[in-house]
Amino acid sequence: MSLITARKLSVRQGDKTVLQNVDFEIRKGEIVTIVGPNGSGKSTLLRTLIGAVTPESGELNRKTKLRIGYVPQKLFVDGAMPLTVRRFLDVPKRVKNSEAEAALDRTGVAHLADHPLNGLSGGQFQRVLLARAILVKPDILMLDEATQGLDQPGSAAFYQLIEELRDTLGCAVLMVSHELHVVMSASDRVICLNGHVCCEGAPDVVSAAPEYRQLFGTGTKGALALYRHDHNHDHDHVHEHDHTCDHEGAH
Ligand SMILES: Nc1ncnc2c1ncn2[C@@H]1O[C@H](COP(=O)(O)OP(=O)(O)OP(=O)(O)O)[C@@H](O)[C@H]1O
Repeated sequence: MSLITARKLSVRQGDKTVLQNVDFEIRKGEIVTIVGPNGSGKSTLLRTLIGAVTPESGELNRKTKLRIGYVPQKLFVDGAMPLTVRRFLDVPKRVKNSEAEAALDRTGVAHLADHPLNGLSGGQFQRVLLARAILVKPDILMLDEATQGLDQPGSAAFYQLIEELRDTLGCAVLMVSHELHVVMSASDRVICLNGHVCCEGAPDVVSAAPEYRQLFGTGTKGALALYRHDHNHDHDHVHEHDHTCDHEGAH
């Protein structure tokens, strides 16, 4: 079952076309990761799919009463406010103790319920944000660079948790990430975005991919990723060969 479908989505931010002719679909239980360079429109796509940004053109359909659990990239917490983890889960809506405990337990931070929010490590805080996101019993979890600032083992553990949550809750997961080398194994499908969809498909982990390096740089120190193209859908441009990312910009 399709949860969100977008066809030929174009989105402007200010006087710039940020997304052009983007086709997107996510189905029940799928883990989809969006990757792309800085400024390629990943957050804008997420915000458009949620409904926070109105597309300039194209079609966007969300399943009726779609419940979205959103884990933001960053969340500013006022250090002067002595908020415990448990109380934080009551914002913006009060939740039952049993539900709060279950959510914290699922994300592995039940022992932190009475701790002040501003004393948590980055990894602990992300798990608390995740607990808050699953409280809404989401059909889809959306995570925007949720592991930024975590070390590699911390990120890997976080993605493993995401996979477990998908399996136990049956929700779909849509992630934005730079960390291909750790995120890939958890993804059913990867969408490579650069203003438009460059390529998309099941992830194939490969030791070296020059096309990827050209698009993203060499920051992953050889732990590169290659994507298999999905030839079942139409692109607005022609690919000359399989198994590569197209690294031309959309604009
Ligand atoms: N509200 C806005 N007003 C004007 N321009 C915007 C706005 N939001 C985003 N942009 C521009 O749109 C482009 C895409 O931004 P977006 O945040 O979607 O990219 P991104 O791929 O998520 O980037 P990053 O990896 O750096 O987070 C950027 O050039 C950005 O400056």
